[in-house]
Amino acid sequence: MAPTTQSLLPKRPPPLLKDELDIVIPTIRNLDFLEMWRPYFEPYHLIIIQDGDPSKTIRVLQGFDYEFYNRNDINRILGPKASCISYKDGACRSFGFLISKKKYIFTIDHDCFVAKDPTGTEINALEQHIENLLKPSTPFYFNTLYDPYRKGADFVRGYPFSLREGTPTAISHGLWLNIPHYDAPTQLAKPRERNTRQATTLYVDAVMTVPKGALFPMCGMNLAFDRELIGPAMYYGLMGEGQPIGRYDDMWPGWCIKVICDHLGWGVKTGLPYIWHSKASNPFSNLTKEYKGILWQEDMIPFFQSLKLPKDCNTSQKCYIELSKLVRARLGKIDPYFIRLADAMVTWIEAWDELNNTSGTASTAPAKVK
Ligand SMILES: O=c1ccn([C@@H]2O[C@H](COP(=O)(O)OP(=O)(O)O[C@H]3OC[C@H](O)[C@H](O)[C@H]3O)[C@@H](O)[C@H]2O)c(=O)[nH]1
Ligand SMILES: [Mn+2]
Repeated sequence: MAPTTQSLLPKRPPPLLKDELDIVIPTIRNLDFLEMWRPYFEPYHLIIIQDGDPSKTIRVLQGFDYEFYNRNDINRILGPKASCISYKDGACRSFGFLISKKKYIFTIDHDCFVAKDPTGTEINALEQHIENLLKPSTPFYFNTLYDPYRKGADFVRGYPFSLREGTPTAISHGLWLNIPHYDAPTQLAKPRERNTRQATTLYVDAVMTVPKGALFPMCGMNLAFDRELIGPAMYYGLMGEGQPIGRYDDMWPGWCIKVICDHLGWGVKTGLPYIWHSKASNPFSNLTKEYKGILWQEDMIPFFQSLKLPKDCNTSQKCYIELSKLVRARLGKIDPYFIRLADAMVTWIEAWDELNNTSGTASTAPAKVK
């Protein structure tokens, strides 16, 4: 039988990590935004976390393979441990990280769309995150040509060959066009500011490793990570209803994972890919949620900067439990909230180990912790 034209076409390679990556989406709205992502997300499995009133129906488009959880499901699955999963805050996405069985996670907000680069080409954010995660990081010595493993780049003169193998990448932190990830005071001061691709200075074509010893403000809306390495530390904390703080759901794990990655010798990358962040949330309601975070971060950040984890903490779980003790001892003085947060961190690890049949034995650090 004559070959059909279809069979003559070069076979498209299967999407990278198709069966090793879950896409976690927290939402209080219908997920129509998925239509724009269909070419990139359809081959992957989605984990959708409905926040807020579980009796409300959330529409998910046809053709996607997904599992769906609302608050009733979270309470049913976790029982009393559900107390560590936030309610009425994007932090509820932590449950998706917990319930997944895959090695990698990509998490995205419902108001993040496909962006275009300065040439007008659509950005496949998921593919770029996967590339970031599968290639090593360089936390111990800064490469001035940024990510040396990207096409068209390399290590510059003076970069020690003993470090050119790099280290495993735990986090890939993407950025945003249009609505930048500003706190409420900045949003109020610059209501019309947009990170526009026309001003190409704001589209920075770079991926870089956040150097060891440097903290960074991690944004949770366009983020991927190696769940086997750093999943136990990717807890978005106690936020939203019943809590004195909100919208620090990503800042908290950002600080926790960075001190743990530094300790265990893993890398955190930031930069490409960009997504198009379509909607600015209300700065006034944001201010009521995040003002304590703005105040407390002046103490939280020096706390994380001063941390030294014991050498025998050689897994993310062990580091995280040690961290919870330090949070209780040193941040508990600021506000009783941190005592509850320290308890919730322990509950989170208990839930993690229960649902993943681990007991702090997950991926250990490389032989020598630098
Ligand atoms: O009560 C809620 C509110 C929102 N969500 C879901 O979380 C995602 C983020 O919500 P939204 O886009 O409205 O807020 P942003 O201000 O843009 O959020 C970013 O900045 C604050 C936090 O750091 C947050 O993590 C960032 O994403 C979106 O998918 C909503 O559907 C929710 O689940 N519950
Ligand atoms: Mn948003």
